[in-house]
Amino acid sequence: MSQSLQFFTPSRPPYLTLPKLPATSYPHSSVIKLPSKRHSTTITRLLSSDLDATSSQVLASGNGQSGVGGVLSADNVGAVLSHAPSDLGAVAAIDVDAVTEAELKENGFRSTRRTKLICTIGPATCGFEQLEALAVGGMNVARINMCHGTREWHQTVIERVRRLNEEKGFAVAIMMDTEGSEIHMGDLGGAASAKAEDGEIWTFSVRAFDSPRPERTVNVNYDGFAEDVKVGDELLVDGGMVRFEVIEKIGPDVKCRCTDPGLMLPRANLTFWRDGSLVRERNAMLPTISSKDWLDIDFGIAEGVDFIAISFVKSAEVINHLKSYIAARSRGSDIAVIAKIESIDSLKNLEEIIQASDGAMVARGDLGAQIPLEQVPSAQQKIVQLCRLLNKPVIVASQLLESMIEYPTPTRAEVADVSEAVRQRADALMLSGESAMGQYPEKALAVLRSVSLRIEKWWREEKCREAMELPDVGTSFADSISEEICNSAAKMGIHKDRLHGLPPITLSTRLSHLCFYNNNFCPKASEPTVGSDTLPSELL
Ligand SMILES: Nc1ncnc2c1ncn2[C@@H]1O[C@H](COP(=O)(O)OP(=O)(O)O)[C@@H](O)[C@H]1O
Ligand SMILES: C=C(OP(=O)(O)O)C(=O)O
Ligand SMILES: [K+]
Ligand SMILES: [Mg+2]
Repeated sequence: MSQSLQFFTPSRPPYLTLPKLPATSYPHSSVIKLPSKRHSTTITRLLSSDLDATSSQVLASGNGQSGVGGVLSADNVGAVLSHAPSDLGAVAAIDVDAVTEAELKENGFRSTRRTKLICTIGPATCGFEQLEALAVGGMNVARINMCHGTREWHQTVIERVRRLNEEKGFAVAIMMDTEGSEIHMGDLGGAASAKAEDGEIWTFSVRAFDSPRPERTVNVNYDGFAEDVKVGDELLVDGGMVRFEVIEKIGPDVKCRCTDPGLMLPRANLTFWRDGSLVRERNAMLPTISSKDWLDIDFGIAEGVDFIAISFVKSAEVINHLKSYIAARSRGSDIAVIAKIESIDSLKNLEEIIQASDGAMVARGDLGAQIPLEQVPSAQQKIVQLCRLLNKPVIVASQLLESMIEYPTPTRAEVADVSEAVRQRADALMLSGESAMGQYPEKALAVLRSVSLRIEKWWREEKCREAMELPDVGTSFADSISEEICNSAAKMGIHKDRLHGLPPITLSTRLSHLCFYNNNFCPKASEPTVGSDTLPSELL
């Protein structure tokens, strides 16, 4: 039921425990447990902040549509609170600090962030405490990139995230990103990077090397590499971060002269260009999902990841195939399939790919290596707009805060880039190297968070959504609306003893809204969970 997959708040059980948040933070989910400083009062929040009349319409994918269910505004929070039973009996009661309750009533949930934040997990962030710090900082989704690390390494990260959710009450989902069949360098024999200087001659070879790696030699993962390149071709590492010219071919080795010096990272992507055009004949023959990717997908299914992002999607066919595969392999599982838009072919077949997928990612890193850089912003705008129109969640990824890999503060241009993505109504923003191997992962996340909040506030204040054309939920989700309402009714039935004291009509509309918007980025955890994406209103 892809329509219900939105990049909003992770779905979570109706009763939640809020861990370790500062008393000024506004809780995010249905039932909240705040550290009680003074004597505490019990309240029930039956509604997620996502139901706030204004905030649910800000950046709604689906964001921005209020066609389903009722909404809760800051003004009627009090009314709902007043319905709350004073004794929740078997249900986990919520102790809310009196001051916080007053703040809640006053401010409602206007301070709740809508834009979801994804962090790629790597050596800089794979420890339990580091993951916890990211969760506290607002990470909604932990992304593991199967291009790097071993399955065991990724499994450890998944376990830690699950443990974080279970023990600390977070709701961090897991996204597994496939390696894909594109050409990339080897792992540099364990080195963190390799510096190529202007004019140096480097060997790119399909041979495997024993450790240590011979000097100025790089292994290439694609057997046809030496066959395909021609003397005079331009070889781009990581979309042009480093450039070489092919000067000689000797069997499996390709000798290249560095023309644009720079730092090469392990497993960096390689593209080659001839007469100003990307050479992609052979790439087009490679399967989107390689045999290694299928093994990784089996691993992801077994681990119960929430999202599988497919690299270098070329057509809707592969998405449909994968979705059938997942359905056959994991009965009842709702792993969402995200199409990464990062190649010329994916742009050509954009609409059918997005229609077939549960969401899309504007993977600007590789996209910028396949189309001229100056075309990336318009491609991003087009993809985000199309996703809005088709009601599919969309992630904007790569180099959002690239300078923060090394520096504790972003450039103004980076802040503008993040703002623009939020303004375009991307559902989610993704950190790559900034969180995987950078020096300031938490600071980078904080920047994404504060910039998102600022732009969302601007949307609300300017009421910009009115100017934005969004499809009518009633038409685009004609079937799923009734389905969601039925689901909600069923949930109401299940929880009716917990929800006593509230007018059913209010509940049904709110719960349907909750289902509609909140099913995404959710861990499978059955434990109470909570997002940490709230900030005191004075920071907004
Ligand atoms: N699991 C991992 N193990 C080691 N390094 C990683 C891992 N994940 C990411 N990285 C590092 O972070 C960088 C940025 O991550 P990402 O953007 O996901 O990969 P890539 O640059 O290959 O597209 C990678 O180039 C790599 O150096
Ligand atoms: C997100 C991307 O994919 P990856 O990091 O897997 O290359 C990208 O290319 O922008
Ligand atoms: K990848
Ligand atoms: Mg990519």
